[in-house]
Amino acid sequence: WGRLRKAPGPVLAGATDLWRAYHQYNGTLRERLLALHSRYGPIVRYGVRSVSINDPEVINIVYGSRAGFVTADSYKVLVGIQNGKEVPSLVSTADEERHGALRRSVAIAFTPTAVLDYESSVDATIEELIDILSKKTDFDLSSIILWYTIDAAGRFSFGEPLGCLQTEDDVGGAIKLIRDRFNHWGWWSSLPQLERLLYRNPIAMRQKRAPSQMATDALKKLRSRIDGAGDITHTDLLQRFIEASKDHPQLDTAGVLGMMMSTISGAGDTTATTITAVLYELIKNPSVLKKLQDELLQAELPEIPQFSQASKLPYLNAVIKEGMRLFPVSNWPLERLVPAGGVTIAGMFFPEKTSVGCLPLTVHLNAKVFGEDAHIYSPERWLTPDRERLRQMEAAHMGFSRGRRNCMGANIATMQMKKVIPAIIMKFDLSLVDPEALLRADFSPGVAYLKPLYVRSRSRY
Ligand code: HEM
Repeated sequence: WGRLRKAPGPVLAGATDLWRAYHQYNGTLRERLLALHSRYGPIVRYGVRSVSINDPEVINIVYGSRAGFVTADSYKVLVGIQNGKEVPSLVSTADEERHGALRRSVAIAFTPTAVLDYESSVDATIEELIDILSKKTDFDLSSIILWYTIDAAGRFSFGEPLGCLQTEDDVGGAIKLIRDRFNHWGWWSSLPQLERLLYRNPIAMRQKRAPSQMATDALKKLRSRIDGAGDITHTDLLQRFIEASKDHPQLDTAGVLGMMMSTISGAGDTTATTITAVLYELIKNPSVLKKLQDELLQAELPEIPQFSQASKLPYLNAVIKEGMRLFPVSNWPLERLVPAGGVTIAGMFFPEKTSVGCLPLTVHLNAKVFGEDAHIYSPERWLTPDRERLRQMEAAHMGFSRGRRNCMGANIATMQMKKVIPAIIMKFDLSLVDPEALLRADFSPGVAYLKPLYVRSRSRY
């Protein structure tokens, strides 16, 4: 990998992956890459064969639909182990053909039309959330929103909340289980060979026999639906997956179960972090909040807005998009391997099997695309009449990733955010208990987990 010498970056990072391992473990890679890009420009080498690129050109080349770039080895440490065997999920499978077939088989469950079927599940969870918030004055917003997103995910995935909101706790340890996996991904993704040696040797594999409690519960629900023991009028993801499995043999019981686990894991912290980040920005920017409240008032929305109403509100859309721009959930570049023949990106040639990718935050702060005020929260930028500028900003937004492996749940997440954020700010005035409090997070796992954010709430009516 001496061939990557031309790519600037810390000397140690080019010599050993322990440099990136250290920063990933400590959750500082995100910050370090930001600093390194402002020092070295669009290309930064942060591992022996890993390069971060913040030129928007990288998006089309690397993540474009027909790109031929496959996920890097860092995804391998996310492959689950069940009954002594490795069971790759949608996210962790390196087999592009299997990935494409699996995605196509369940795509029908994630279309903008299908999403409307899950709206009542989201409504029921927002109702519970509003009820609980009405009884509180000072509380940790990060935890409550996470319990809300996990319960909402339970409802739209298999028709039942996990009960986190009601108990204000991690019922059955589901959140811990999901977080353990994302932590493992973060801690080991820079050293996949060592991870294999430690966790996937024959002895370790034999010990990992039992499926997790969450997988066992999901399997029970799946069996009861297939046996017809459960009510068959469900409008949730599980029902959609079961229907899809009739036409797609590869979506067998294990496939449906894997998709259930992927969606619940993918829906919790991601959505919670984004919602809380947007609410934080609204608290910190009273003029933005006022403008949004005016828009909501004018739209004469009910207490829980219908998605069909909320999706027509341009300022709400801009508020969320801008929140995702400044606080994307990914903590390290979305790594892909360069295919045979190599590739030239941002003026530099990268040989086959170089791991290239972009850390969404470094692209989102690119001043050439988002302007000199790129570090400032300003939803107005998305309302520019300059169509070309808007097109460039849209094309550089990586909040849901891009291309063949972009977020499958983006439509569900968007529907949810466009309902719950207005519902909260129409009903409550929120302020920070400590006016100087920053939005802090653990950036070491696969998804940024927010640390407690204490807010004070007062009912508006
Ligand atoms: C605001 C909320 C969300 C954000 C910011 C988000 C972000 C992302 C990102 C960045 C990825 C790519 C990860 C990678 O390649 O390393 C991803 C993948 C994925 N997301 Fe989301 N996500 C959100 C909500 C959801 C929800 C609600 C669901 C399910 C209902 C979901 C399901 C998935 C799945 C299944 C994948 C894997 C897709 C694949 O590999 O083909 N996400 N998400």
